[in-house]
Amino acid sequence: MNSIHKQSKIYIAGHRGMVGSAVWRALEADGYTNLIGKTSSELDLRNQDAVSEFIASEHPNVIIDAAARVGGILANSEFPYQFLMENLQIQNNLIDTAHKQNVEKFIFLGSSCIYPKLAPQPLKEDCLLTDSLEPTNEWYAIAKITGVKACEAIRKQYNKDFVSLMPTNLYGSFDNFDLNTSHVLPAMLRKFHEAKENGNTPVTLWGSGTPMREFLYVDDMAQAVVFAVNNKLPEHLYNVGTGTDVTIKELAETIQNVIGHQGDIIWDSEKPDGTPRKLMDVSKLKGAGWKYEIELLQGIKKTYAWFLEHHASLKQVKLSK
Ligand SMILES: NC(=O)C1=CN([C@@H]2O[C@H](COP(=O)(O)OP(=O)(O)OC[C@H]3O[C@@H](n4cnc5c(N)ncnc54)[C@H](OP(=O)(O)O)[C@@H]3O)[C@@H](O)[C@H]2O)C=CC1
Ligand SMILES: C[C@H]1O[C@H](OP(=O)(O)OP(=O)(O)OC[C@H]2O[C@@H](n3cnc4c(=O)[nH]c(N)nc43)[C@H](O)[C@@H]2O)[C@@H](O)[C@@H](O)C1=O
Repeated sequence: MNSIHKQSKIYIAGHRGMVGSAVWRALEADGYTNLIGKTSSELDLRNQDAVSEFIASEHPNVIIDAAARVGGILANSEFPYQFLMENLQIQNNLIDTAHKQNVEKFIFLGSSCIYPKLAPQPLKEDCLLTDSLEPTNEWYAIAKITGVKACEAIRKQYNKDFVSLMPTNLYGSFDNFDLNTSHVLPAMLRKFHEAKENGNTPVTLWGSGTPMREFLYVDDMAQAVVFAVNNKLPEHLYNVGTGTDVTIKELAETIQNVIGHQGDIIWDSEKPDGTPRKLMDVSKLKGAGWKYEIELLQGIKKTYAWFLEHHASLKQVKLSK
């Protein structure tokens, strides 16, 4: 039985990020009254002692791990060590502390890139570790696989409610719009917007445009987390996505239309394509009772509206070696 109730104390690690902030809003809207969070400057989750002290002083009933070193294809390939090591440090500290201090529920967020590059589509949870990973993000993927396995091991050995959710590519309010480190969707919104403002100049996009990606609006992802808080899920690993995908070229044309840009699109073949396709099989979480609501076009319009309101003060994610 699920031991969590509306007054349970819930610590959202990464509560200022795109996903963490959406989870905070969704839990509040669902009636949860005792949410806590710390910024990375208040609590560096790479520091094991600091994490242990914080959890000992707060005694949360639930930890949601939405803190990570996150970035798009270029950031992942240029900073392999940070994507591997920082993510291992953050998640190991949170998972091990949660286990040792008897936190009742732990929700780990991974990513669809944990699955093999050429796994059969749509990707089922049980194709994990059946083949090689996509090279542009294998470092990040290895960290995330380790997190999934750590939660699975704790669940198996100690029968605890530690569960992993694997989101597909996410987008929405509070996304990262920095053109070097962002994912494709926010990058396209910014590029087409700025090109339109500059008199419909050409927009340069990366790769060939042929890879396929699935996109989930962040508020739908947050509802999946609320679902995992509200229910004791019977298995350790669940994919979270829409179950449909588009080519990067189709995404570009949709965003170009939403923004009303009328210039050319140039494809920069020097930039990587990444994995050809990573469509999620989401039947397990759907079967348990969760489903997405926001279609891609609607989500793009919402995100563009958010961008227009906030782009003067957007966060700039800088990575240093
Ligand atoms: N964005 C996407 O497309 C996808 C994301 N995910 C997963 O979802 C989760 C959230 O991602 P998203 O919201 O997009 O990422 P963001 O970059 O928006 O947020 C990440 C958060 O992690 C926190 N953080 C990073 N390093 C540290 C640290 N050393 N100590 C404390 N906090 C730290 C940051 O805190 P602060 O702001 O205080 O610095 C930030 O709030 C991640 O696990 C990611 O892997 C999975 C699939 C796709
Ligand atoms: C969520 C997921 O995100 C990452 O994987 P990815 O899906 O390959 O990342 P992406 O969103 O950055 O790119 C998707 C596609 O889009 C193309 N593309 C075109 N033009 C731009 C462009 O302007 N910017 C970016 N970033 N990509 C572009 C790009 O070449 C690629 O073909 C993982 O590293 C990993 O972190 C992970 O789990």
